[in-house]
Amino acid sequence: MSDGALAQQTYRDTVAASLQDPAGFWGEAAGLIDWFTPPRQVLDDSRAPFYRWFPDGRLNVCFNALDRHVVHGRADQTALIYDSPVTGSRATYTYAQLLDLVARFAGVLRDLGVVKGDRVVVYMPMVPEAVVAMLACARIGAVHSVVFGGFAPAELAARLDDAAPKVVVSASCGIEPSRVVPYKPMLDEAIERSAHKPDHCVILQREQQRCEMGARDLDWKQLMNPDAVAPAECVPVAATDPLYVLYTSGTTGKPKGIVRDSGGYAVALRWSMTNLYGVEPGETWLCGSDVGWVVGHSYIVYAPLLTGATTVLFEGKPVGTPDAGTYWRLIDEHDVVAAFTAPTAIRAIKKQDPQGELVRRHDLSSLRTLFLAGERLDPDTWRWATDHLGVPVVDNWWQTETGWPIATNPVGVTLFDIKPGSPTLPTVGYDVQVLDERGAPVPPGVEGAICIRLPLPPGTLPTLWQDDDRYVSSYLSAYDGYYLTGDGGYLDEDGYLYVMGRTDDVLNVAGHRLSTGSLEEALAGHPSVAECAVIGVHDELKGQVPRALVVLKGGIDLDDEGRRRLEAELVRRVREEVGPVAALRQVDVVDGLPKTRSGKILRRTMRQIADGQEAAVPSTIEDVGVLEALGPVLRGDRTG
Ligand SMILES: CCC(=O)SCCNC(=O)CCNC(=O)[C@H](O)C(C)(C)COP(=O)(O)OP(=O)(O)OC[C@H]1O[C@@H](n2cnc3c(N)ncnc32)[C@H](O)[C@@H]1OP(=O)(O)O
Repeated sequence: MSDGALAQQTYRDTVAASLQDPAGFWGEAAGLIDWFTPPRQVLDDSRAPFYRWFPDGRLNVCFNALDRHVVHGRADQTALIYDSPVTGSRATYTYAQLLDLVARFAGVLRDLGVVKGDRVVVYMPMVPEAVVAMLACARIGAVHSVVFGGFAPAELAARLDDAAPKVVVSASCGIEPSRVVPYKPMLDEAIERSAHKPDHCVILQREQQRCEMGARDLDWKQLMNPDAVAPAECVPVAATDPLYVLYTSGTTGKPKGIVRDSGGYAVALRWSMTNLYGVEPGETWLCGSDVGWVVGHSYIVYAPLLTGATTVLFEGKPVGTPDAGTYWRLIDEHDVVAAFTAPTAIRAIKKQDPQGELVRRHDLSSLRTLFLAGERLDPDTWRWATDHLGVPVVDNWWQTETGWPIATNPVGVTLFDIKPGSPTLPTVGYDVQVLDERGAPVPPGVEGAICIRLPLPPGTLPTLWQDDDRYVSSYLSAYDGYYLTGDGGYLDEDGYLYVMGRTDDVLNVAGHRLSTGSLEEALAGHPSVAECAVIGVHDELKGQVPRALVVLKGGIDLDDEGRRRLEAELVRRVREEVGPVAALRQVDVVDGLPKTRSGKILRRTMRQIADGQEAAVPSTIEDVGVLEALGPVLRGDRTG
């Protein structure tokens, strides 16, 4: 057997062993983390399906991300590089400097009355202060909940009500390539709309646009004055205590608060950084996402810092800041060994630089691997990146719920043959099964529901924030003993996984997960709309974009001009209620929506027609004539 084949067999054996003896595998991996009280028990299954990892261990995640590196000789190593083409600024922070800032901001939070278990909402652009705020929460055992800046006040308000934070940390503005986005008025509006009111808002005043301060607002810079605040020490927490709550979209408008525990997450991320992403302490890593998404939590902030690596925090876009070569500049200038972004980013770059001329202007010799995740990696995008970068381009598949890859090519251990369209093999700890409607595993090559046999490995969600029932009904009730991913796909003869797309009504727009429910709620709130449906249709650049079909209330009869005006109004309404990331561009006023006899709207069937696929029309359809009448609108033969 060649060395490569041996390494591959060893990895497959390791995955099998991790499933047969999870406590053995993760008990050993726990040694990657410094504990105040090392765990004696690895897995508590006494309340299955609510599993708990390292139940009697005590640690502090911030200590593991910062203090221990300072203690062990990395004080002067760069921990974080802030590179912001949109403001024309750059800064570097050593581990000692980042620790100083985090300990001081932890002191600020403590002085504002935040104690272990309290929630702190972070609504910030891609600035170092966002990372400082997250780690400061971890330091004192507070639970952070970061809300992506591209969400509108109504979405932020829903999260404020659910998380009930004592403090909100925000900024005066964010900077998008074409405009300055005033965050503070959106925060004020969200607090106005929410039933829960935070005690304080800590605001980072940015020079690009300062904001008015209100009665509950405090200035970040004043609070951080070393004369005004004493640094806070790390508070030991139970491994099972929540580190953060991150909201994600389900099929309804109400977002789901994904809970992340402390110990399991720290162990899984530290393990993944070296074994799956191949990054060692001291190396530099770029993750081109946003701290508001799980990729940002796990692979901009926690995993690289837990590893003692250097992380690049990029405030810019893959194109337009200033051009489609910006990622290659980052890799070149900061000696990045591995980079991570979403396929949509590469599609945007490819569109502007099809021949890869900007790639060739940079020295990419430091780069070993490009990782892509967040949506399906189409083979054309994979091919372009592979051809132009000359390094392995690795698809990895995971979810907000899991926090780290369910399936990937484990380059830190060995590189398996890449099959375009597949994120390679299920990862250590994930017993991935493809099930048919009755819950039986299907043979290789046959599509079904992708499920994971319980228990899920450390680092994955133990439950939803204050909603065990919804955790069970959303994820565990479809198939007894399995977690339902919500994606469909298949395994091939070699065990490679192929993820074909959502089986529910969740949208994935440019790697942003959005709920049809929240868009529909925004549309339905318009006084002229009787009912509506949102479907996700294929888009060359964003992967998927939403399309809306609305039925007007009886008695409203609009001419062409009136319809166009209403459609534009509805587009604007979704932007204002959900946020610009929803990217709704097309609304069609139609006479009726196709439904089953029990009243379920046939979104999937409409999506298939809009995408030019063969449509599955259920036998339970109420009136097939409604669907036939919609055909030309969905196919684009006729709009409006
Ligand atoms: C593996 C587990 C996971 O799936 S975690 C999720 C992983 N997903 C990601 O990392 C997201 C990947 N996508 C991206 O980073 C962006 O879409 C990239 C590729 C950078 C393109 O960005 P952009 O050009 O802004 O397009 P977009 O579709 O994201 O944005 C649409 C409109 O929203 C706006 N927006 C975006 N971010 C913000 C923000 N932080 N604050 C305020 N506004 C924001 C954009 O400006 C854009 O607005 P407009 O419609 O052009 O006016």
